[in-house]
Amino acid sequence: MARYELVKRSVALITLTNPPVNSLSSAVRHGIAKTMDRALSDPKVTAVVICGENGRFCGGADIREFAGPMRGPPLLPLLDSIEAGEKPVVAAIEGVALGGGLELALVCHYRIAHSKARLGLPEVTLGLLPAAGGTQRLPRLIGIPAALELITTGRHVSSQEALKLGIVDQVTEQNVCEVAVEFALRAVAKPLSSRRLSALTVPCPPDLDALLEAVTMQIQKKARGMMAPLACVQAVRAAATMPYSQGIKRESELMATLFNSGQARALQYCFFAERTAGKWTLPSGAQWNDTKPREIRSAAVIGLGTMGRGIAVSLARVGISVIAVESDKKLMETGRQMVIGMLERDAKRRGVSASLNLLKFTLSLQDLKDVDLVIEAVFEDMALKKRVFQELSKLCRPTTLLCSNTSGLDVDALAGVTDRPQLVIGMHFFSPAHVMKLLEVVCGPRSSSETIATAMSLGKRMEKVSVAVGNCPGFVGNRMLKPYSDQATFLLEEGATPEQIDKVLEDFGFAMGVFRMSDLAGLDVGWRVRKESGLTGPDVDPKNPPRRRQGRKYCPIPDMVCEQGRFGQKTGRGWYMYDKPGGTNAKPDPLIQNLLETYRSRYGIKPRNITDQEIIDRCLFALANEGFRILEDGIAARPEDIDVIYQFGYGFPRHRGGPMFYASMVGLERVLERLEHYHQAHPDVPHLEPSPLLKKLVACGSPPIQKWREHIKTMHSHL
Ligand SMILES: CC/C=C/CC(=O)SCCNC(=O)CCNC(=O)[C@H](O)C(C)(C)COP(=O)(O)OP(=O)(O)OC[C@H]1O[C@@H](n2cnc3c(N)ncnc32)[C@H](O)[C@@H]1OP(=O)(O)O
Repeated sequence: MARYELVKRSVALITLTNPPVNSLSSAVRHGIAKTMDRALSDPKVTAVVICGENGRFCGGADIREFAGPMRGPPLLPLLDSIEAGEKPVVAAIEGVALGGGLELALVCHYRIAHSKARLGLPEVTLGLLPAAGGTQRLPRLIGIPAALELITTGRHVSSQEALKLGIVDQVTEQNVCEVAVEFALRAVAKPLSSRRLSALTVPCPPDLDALLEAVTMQIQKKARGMMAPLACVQAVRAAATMPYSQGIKRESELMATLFNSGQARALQYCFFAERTAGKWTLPSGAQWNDTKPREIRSAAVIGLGTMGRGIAVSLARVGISVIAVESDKKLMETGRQMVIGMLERDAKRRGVSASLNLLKFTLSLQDLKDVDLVIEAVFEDMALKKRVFQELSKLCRPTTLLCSNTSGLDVDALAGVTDRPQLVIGMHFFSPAHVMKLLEVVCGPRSSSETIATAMSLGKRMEKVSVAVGNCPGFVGNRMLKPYSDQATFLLEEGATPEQIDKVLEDFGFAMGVFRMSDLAGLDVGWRVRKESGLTGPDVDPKNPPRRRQGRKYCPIPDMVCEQGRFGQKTGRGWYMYDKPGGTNAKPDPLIQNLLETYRSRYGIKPRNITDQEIIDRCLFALANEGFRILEDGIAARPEDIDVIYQFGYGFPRHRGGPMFYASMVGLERVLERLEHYHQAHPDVPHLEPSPLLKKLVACGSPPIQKWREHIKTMHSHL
């Protein structure tokens, strides 16, 4: 796990060998301890270079080991002993030096980085802090403000920025090991005391308290209840105010609290869930690692509304040429200006030049004859989409992939009107598509494995987190949203207010409560869907809208809000009021309060006090319950996929893991008991009836989430 070689007759070259990222597993720590001892005790060796195999220095501690008991040599004393050694040690950083990997580099007396390397302390993103001396050494090296920023955000820096900050001593474009060996030879005669970071005093800003307070306030605003960033601030405060020996103790204490927290478990689960999500498998046996995607060089986007524009930008910025189609000249011109502006701003932010030459705008579908792939992003209307697909089928090369950005319509029905159903697939982007990371790849029953592989790989290239899901109304994300938002509106009937519910959900950690989110998305969208499905329409008595429809409980309040022309932010009024149409500053609206009171008295509902816990339980358990149904229906392959969709598409707090992980943390028995309780109270709400899979898992002793799949195996897969 650590290879030892003697090079240039006097330099010990220690190579970490734990693919793919040379993480510091117990075997690697053991290997480092052994090889360092050998180097320090061999009189022939005058200096040491540490590097990593396969172009990666070290990706940090082995995160998989966090779940089990600690084995092998602990990292902190091992690192302290490297720093204390009497022979110069040089870190040769290629690829990445992250977390424990950077902490290892910080105890080396010198650091040489390759120009393409990235460095950082991302522990905070795993619910932890850099507890192998990172919070104490980095401030001593680069000062409190810069260290605070890196440690509390977990941001990776380029080697050029690392050089500017003083984290590395040299950046090279050449073979970093060779450069480090030469460097080490030159360092042999030099004193090491000033190179031992733990012995340095921290350069302390005069306004330390004010700085720490400002950072704490900033974090409290942004972190939505995450503990780790605040613990990082405390650890850095210790570096600034205590000697190293005490600071390191404080670092360990803070780490101990974080390490055993549910938040750390959730964030580490998210790390692996995100990586697992791309690994799709079909019932046929085809899967992500044995199906070659097609290469996509050119694409078309049909429709230059909000979604189409974002998709065009996401394609062009990764080097794919895009033909954007609109049906009307004025709309096309507006779309063109918006797309160009977005692409220019995006390029400026990334420090690259905007790839405007890759864009073409047209009014004619005829121009799409030769593209590799088309993404349809027209209005959410099945008849219109079918017409577009029929036409594409006639016009495009027989090998062109036809994709729809529908947010919930039947992808197979679209495939059915084409001459190539195997090349039809859903690519459900989230708004704004050039910002949101999530892509649901909706596999129809006839989508070929090559088509799925191509859509997944295109998503990855577009820097999206892509999740393969099955085809059903609303797919995964929007299907689950219905029971969640239904509970919120039922709670309004019973006595809650939009602002109360939103506050509880936002305090839980959601980026936005359900009502603020609806205002942002536009209330008319759901209203149109309800009209199309016959739930509401001209036949409904506006004075006395029924509260039971299609055999189940129905809350007419959202329709009543829409009937007043309140469509959310875009109209300046929705569940909240805004300063102006398009405004974003939501304020409680007395008119909504009035509407709710009138409604309750009309139906003789006595409002009651609703606790925060009831809001959380009803909204989130209804959400997870639908997730269990999605798993048993085979629409999502794993609970991890659902959780990734909710984090990246719906603002579910990452430190809670996602709806399915949250359910597992609360305890499946409790989720089942609460759902049974609420279903008894509301027997006409089918979404509250516990799903068979939930019952089955509880009956099997509530296995950990990673084992749920074994209980779903026998059920039908739509993937
Ligand atoms: C007391 C000591 C405490 C120390 C604290 C720490 O060090 S915590 C760990 C800090 N390090 C990190 O957070 C880095 C995590 N890794 C990454 O950010 C990325 O993986 C990467 C290193 C930038 C590489 O990215 P890339 O896109 O090239 O690859 P993947 O992300 O797909 O990873 C490849 C596989 O490697 C697994 N993996 C990555 N890092 C770790 C790790 N630190 N421990 C364990 N496993 C790791 C990853 O899960 C992938 O596995 P697959 O099975 O192939 O999915």
